[in-house]
Formats: sequence, structure tokens, C-alpha cells
Amino acid sequence: MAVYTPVTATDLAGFLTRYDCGRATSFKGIAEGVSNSNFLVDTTSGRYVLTLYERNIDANDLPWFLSLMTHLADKGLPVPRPIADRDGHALQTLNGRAACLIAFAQGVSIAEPTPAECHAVGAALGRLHRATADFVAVRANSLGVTAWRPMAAKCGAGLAKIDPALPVLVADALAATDSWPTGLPVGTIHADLFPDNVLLDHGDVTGMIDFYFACTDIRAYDYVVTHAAWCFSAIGTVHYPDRAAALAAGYAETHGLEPAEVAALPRLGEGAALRFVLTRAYDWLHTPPEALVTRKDPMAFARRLAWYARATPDAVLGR
Ligand SMILES: Nc1ncnc2c1ncn2[C@@H]1O[C@H](COP(=O)(O)OP(=O)(O)OP(=O)(O)O)[C@@H](O)[C@H]1O
Ligand SMILES: N[C@@H](CCO)C(=O)O
Repeated sequence: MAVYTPVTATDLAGFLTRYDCGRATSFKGIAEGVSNSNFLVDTTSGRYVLTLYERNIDANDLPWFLSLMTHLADKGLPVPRPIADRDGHALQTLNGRAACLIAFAQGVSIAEPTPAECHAVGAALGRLHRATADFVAVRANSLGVTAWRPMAAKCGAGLAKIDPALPVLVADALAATDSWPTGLPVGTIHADLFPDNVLLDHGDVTGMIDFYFACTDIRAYDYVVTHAAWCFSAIGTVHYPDRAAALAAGYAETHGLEPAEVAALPRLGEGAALRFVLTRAYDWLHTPPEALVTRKDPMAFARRLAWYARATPDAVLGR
């Protein structure tokens, strides 16, 4: 399910007249994704994704997201380009929603990555961090460390309903954020580079997508979000050192971590895991069981959280 706002063929034909990208030859809703409405659009000039931004995204942030994607595409990164209309505007309105036509990226997302794929993703993340060194616009992380206590409070007693162990785990992790690392390099980060947001083709990263949590925050936090997403079994019970070592080697090729960043990885990892526990727990408690979207299991990240709480920096690097 990810078509919340319907778009007819007539709506699309009218929309495409704003662009120099031909007329539609086929058009269908994309099932994957939960936040926005996405459509696959083939035209006489190429293939695109049409995204209609739904209510859970702040429209004021969209110019920042789209300009970041354009910046990265300009630098040759595998980031699909937001298409500008004849007047140079990428951000549009369609059927009452903010909307954008975006280049289609080839490739598929991988559920169970190999070390080689982790290496490719590490290298792509490093390229992203390099390429944003001159992206000066700032967006605060609305799901960063200062947001976690209010998010936990919103889940309240619901945490115990998800799992009796969750309230203590969350309370301990929140207490640990009192010594959240300071003074580490900050930059523009993706902040959600999960396997479903990376498209791969024959082992190459062909698309980094879904920049709608991107923000300005600690760069090594982005590294450890990616580690949390790529280097564990889906349910979080097993950490794979070979994937972690490959991710680290790929990142070292294109960017690398400073000693202070390495030292902070376990604490940053606890924070990263906590962020996904809390957003998943909130969604778990507020998504009706009859909703068509599949709720993501908070406990898969609670297990990762417990792992980071005991981990050494070397363990995070797969050593
Ligand atoms: N530019 C693109 N090129 C190719 N496929 C894309 C592109 N953008 C999105 N997709 C496809 O559409 C699906 C949904 O996109 P996306 O993950 O951005 O959805 P969302 O609803 O915005 O986000 P989420 O589900 O993470 O909240 C992706 O899984 C991918 O298959
Ligand atoms: N990637 C996130 C969803 C976006 O916040 C998760 O798997 O929980």
C-alpha cells in the first residue's frame, strides 16, 4: 500500500505538460513504501517516479530535501534527480498534495545483504558524506537525540504492551544519552540508509533513495544507522562481523572515521537503535491492526540496542 492520493491518467497528462519529458505511455501505483504516494511513470522520453507527499512530511522541509538530492545527483552520486519543470521548479502541487517527478533509478533492494553489498553501501555512504561537504544548508534532525525522551513519553505505558522488557531497555538507553558524544564532525546525513532505501544492480549501488529523514547531524551517527540496518539479521538476534568489516572497509575507501568517531560508535549505535525502537513503537501503537500497512517490529531494534550497549568500537567495525 502506498497510494493514498489517487491520480488519474487525465491528471497525469495535465501534470506532464509542465515538463519537457514527453507524454505518458504507462502509469501505475507502486506498492512499496508507507509514507508517500508513489507512481511509476513511463513517458516517450524515459521512466520516472511521481511522488505525492502525504501529511506526515513537513512541506516546509521539501525544498531542502529536493535541493540535497539535486546536489548529490549533480555530483554524480547514484541519487535520482528531482526533475525541474520548464520554469526550473522541481517542487509541484498535484491533487492537493506537494509533488515531485523524480528520475527512475535501476536496481533492486536487497533483504539479506552479502558482505560485498555492505562494502558497496559503505563506499556509497562515504561518497555521500564527501559530496555534502559543500552543501551548506542546514536541517535539524527532528528525530535526533533531543526528540527521544518526548517520543518515549508519547509511547508511555504502550511500551510494556509491546514487550514487558521494553520500558527498562528504553529508560536505560535514554539515561545513556546523558553522555551523548559532543564535538564529533557534523554534516549532512541520510539518517535512514536501510536496505529498502538502496537499489543495487550486479553489486553496484545504483540508487540511494528516500532522503526524507536527511538532516544535519553527527556524521558517524549516519555510519552507525547504516551499520544497524545492514549488519544484523532482520530480527536483530545475530550481528554479522563479516558484513560489519565490509561496511567499514567500503566507508574507509571513500571517507573514513576519525579515532574519536570510532570510540563513539557503541554509544551512537545505542542512540540509532533507540530512534528506530521509538518510531516503530509509536507506529505499532498507533496503526490500527486493520490498516493495510505492515507494522515494523520495534523489538528487532530493541535487540540491536542491547547489542550496542555491550559492544566495543572494534565489534561495531567487525574486528
Ligand atoms: N527514484 C526511484 N527509482 C526507482 N524506484 C524508486 C524510486 N523512488 C522510489 N522507488 C520505489 O518506490 C518504493 C517506495 O519509495 P520510498 O521508500 O521512497 O517510499 P516512501 O513511502 O516515501 O518511504 P517509506 O516507506 O520508507 O516511508 C521504493 O521501495 C522503490 O521500490
Ligand atoms: N527505516 C525505518 C523507517 C523509517 O523511519 C525503519 O525500518 O524503522
